[in-house]
Amino acid sequence: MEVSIETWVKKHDLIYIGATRHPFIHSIRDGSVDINNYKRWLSQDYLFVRKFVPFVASVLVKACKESDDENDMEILLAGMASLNDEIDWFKKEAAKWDMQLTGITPSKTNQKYWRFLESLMHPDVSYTVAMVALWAIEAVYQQSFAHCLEEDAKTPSELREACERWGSQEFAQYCDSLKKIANGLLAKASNDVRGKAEAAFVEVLEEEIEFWNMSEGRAK
Ligand SMILES: Cc1ncc(CNC=O)c(N)n1
Repeated sequence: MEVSIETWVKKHDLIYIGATRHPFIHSIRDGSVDINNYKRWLSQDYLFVRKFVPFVASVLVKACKESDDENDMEILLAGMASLNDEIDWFKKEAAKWDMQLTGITPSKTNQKYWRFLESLMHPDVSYTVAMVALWAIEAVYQQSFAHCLEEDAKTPSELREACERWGSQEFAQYCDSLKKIANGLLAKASNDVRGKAEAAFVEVLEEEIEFWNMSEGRAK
């Protein structure tokens, strides 16, 4: 059987749904969200993104060394550019809510996620494994926030901008480009690399669920 990301999404559907349809996302979508949870998510996610940038840079470095498709660099570079805008957006959004982004203490959950990102940045981790992880990290946000923008969603207007960052068509296309690259790499990968990529995919989903739990105040 041909291995692809789609087969893993089906195989691990419960955990995939756990990450992309989390109660925190439901609470945004139905308008019942506790704004303190949103603020906790915002400040912790700002810290996360500051660690995510070097991870994406490491995937770009792997692409330069291991990719035989020139286009990969452009896609990853565009991803980096949008992270530049994203960091600005976090600062603007924090100001809107009268929040300080300096001196925030990273949660235990965040620190655990960072350690996982750091492990993926190691030069011994293959481009395939890193690309699958990158796709999964982005896809969880895309699927989650797009859900909050559906026609019947009651997302509070002051949270729509956040949802549009990751729920937009443009971001969906970026995720799709990452998925195509990942599937192409998996098609050529050894069984060993495929196994590692699947494990990384599952670990991303677990880390994302914990991140939502932490945002809801259900984890440290
Ligand atoms: C915890 C987490 N996962 C994925 C994303 C989306 N990627 C970049 O913004 C994010 N911001 N935070």
